[in-house]
Amino acid sequence: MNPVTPYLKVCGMRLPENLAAVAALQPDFLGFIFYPKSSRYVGTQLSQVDLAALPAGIRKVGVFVNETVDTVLARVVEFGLDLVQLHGQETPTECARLQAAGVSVIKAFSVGEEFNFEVLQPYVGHVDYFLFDTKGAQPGGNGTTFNWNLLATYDLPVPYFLAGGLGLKEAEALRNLRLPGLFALDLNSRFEIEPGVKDAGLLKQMFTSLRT
Ligand SMILES: O=C(O)c1ccccc1NCC(=O)[C@H](O)[C@H](O)COP(=O)(O)O
Repeated sequence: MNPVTPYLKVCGMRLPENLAAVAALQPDFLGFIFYPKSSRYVGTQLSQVDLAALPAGIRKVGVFVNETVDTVLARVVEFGLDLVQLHGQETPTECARLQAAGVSVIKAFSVGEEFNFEVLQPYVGHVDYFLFDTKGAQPGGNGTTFNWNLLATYDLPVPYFLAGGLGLKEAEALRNLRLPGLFALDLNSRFEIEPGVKDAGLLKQMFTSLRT
C-alpha cells in the first residue's frame, strides 16, 4: 500500500535563507513555483546558485501552470530541476514530450466533492506521478483539504502525491492513512509565515510527527 512513511515535499520556497533552513530538515522534495500569478512565485530572489547548493538527496520540483514545453524545459536547465509539476490543462502529449526530454513529470489534478478517475487514464505511461490537490480559486496553494476517501478505490499504476491544506492538525490522520498508490505528502501554505516563507520550526514538528 503506502511506503512505510510517505516521502515529504515542501512546496513554494521563495527566499534563500528560508530555503536553507527548510533544506536542513531533509525533505525528499522541494517545490519552486514558476507561475507568475502565485504569491509564492520564485521571482528574482532565488537563484540557480541557491538551488545548486541544496543537498543532492533533495529533489527539486518546478511547478508550472499552462506553460509551453519549451518554456518548462528552459527553466529545467536554468535551475537544474529534477522534476516538473504541471497544474494547468497540460495534455498527455505535452507530458510525453517532457519525459522524452529526460524530465520526470508530476501531473496535478484538482479534486472537488467528486472525482472522475477516467480523466487520468490518457496520462498513464506519460507521467511519473500524479498529484491530487484540492479544487479551489487558485490552481494550487488553496490551503484546504479534500475528502481523501475518494482515493480509496485508486488502482492505476502511477504513484501519487497527496496535497491540499495538509497541516499539523492532519498529522495523526496522515500517519494512519493507508491509501493505494500514495507516494508522498505535499506541505505548503499551512506552514507559512507569509506566502513562500516557511516556518521551519512548524515543519520540523510535522516531519517528526510523520517520520516517527
Ligand atoms: O502554491 C501555489 O501558490 C501554487 C500556485 C499555482 C499552482 C500550484 C501551486 N502550488 C502547488 C503545490 O504543490 C502546493 O503545495 C499544493 O497546491 C498544496 O498547497 P496547500 O493547499 O497550500 O497546502
